[in-house]
Amino acid sequence: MKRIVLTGGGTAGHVMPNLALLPKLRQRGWEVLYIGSYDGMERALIEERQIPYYPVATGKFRRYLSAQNLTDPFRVIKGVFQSYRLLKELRPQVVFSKGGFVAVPVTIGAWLNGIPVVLHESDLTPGLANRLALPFATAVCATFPETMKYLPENKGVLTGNPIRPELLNGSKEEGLKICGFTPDKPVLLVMGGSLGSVTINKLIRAILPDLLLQFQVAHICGQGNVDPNLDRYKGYKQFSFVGPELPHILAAADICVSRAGANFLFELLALKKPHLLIPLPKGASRGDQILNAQSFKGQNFSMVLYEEEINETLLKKQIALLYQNREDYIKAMRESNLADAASEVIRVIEETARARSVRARKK
Ligand SMILES: CC(=O)N[C@H]1[C@@H](OP(=O)(O)OP(=O)(O)OC[C@H]2O[C@@H](n3ccc(=O)[nH]c3=O)[C@H](O)[C@@H]2O)O[C@H](CO)[C@@H](O)[C@@H]1O
Repeated sequence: MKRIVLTGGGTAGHVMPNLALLPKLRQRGWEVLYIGSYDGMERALIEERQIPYYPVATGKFRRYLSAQNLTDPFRVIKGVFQSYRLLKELRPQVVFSKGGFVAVPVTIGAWLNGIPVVLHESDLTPGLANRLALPFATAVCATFPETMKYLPENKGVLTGNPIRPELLNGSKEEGLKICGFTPDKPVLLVMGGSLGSVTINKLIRAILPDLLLQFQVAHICGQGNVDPNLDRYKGYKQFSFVGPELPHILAAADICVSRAGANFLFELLALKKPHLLIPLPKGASRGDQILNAQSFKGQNFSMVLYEEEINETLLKKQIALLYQNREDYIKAMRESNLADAASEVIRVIEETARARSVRARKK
């Protein structure tokens, strides 16, 4: 049996592409195991799919001062030992890492065992975890063509971003039913990333009565951010995180307002959903979402508003404009040629595993 260990976590953005690979990996005879953190979002997402899950310690690489910055390096070292021991026992032919903090100890643990690692970078510029893991990896799959210049020549492969196939099979009718909406008014979906965005939540809620004159609003606001006081608004439906209903809610959406996390961006593109992006600003991040958004805007797929320029009036205007010009955006997105990224990534994984077994036979 061919065996692969997947890793990646922290936020859903570092897990979803792994889930997108699952059906094809299984079809091709791979046994799939997962190493993640003890308490990251990946644990529930993987365990609810009955995939064997092995937790290890990891640390967060923060951009701000925190007492944990002193203890986290020790957690990463502990995670390296745990991963080393686990992978020695599990003996996969290859490890695939979607990035995020937990991917660092797992990648190093694999390297110490001589197991090849394939990394995947969703964003336009490589994240810190992937940059730390890069020397220990055999290949790095990139989503944006612009990313290739940040990767070593002998390791970078342009594959695109794998998308969960079920997202393409949503039912609009089912989505309207889940939200309690009617078919006679357009639906605006607001998505602040897998953790939600307090800034976007505040802005949308400030203009909610106006928005509801023209739209029904489905709002994914993040764990702990649902405000029950707002349930009184007819045509406004809040979610903290959406699981299996997401394909239907996306099918019901006419337009979206969203952060510019790479996975959701490529999902919007695959579904041809006109969207207005409000990227996470620099300071709160390394600015990767700004670059993701600029790349999409440059291809006429997206409208973009930056947090520094945003105010309620401008947001209202831009949403109305997006709806008005929606057909132009749909047309531009239809003309994009999206690769079958899952097949491309699996090709890289299998080539990497094969090269290793040839090397092992020669020894
Ligand atoms: C705060 C932070 O660190 N954000 C990063 C994180 O974003 P984040 O984790 O928000 O990632 P993305 O927006 O890229 O992807 C979110 C994923 O979660 C799914 N989803 C979301 C909400 C929901 O209710 N249900 C659901 O299934 C989406 O369909 C998508 O597949 O990873 C991205 C990809 O590396 C980066 O671009 C972001 O900068």
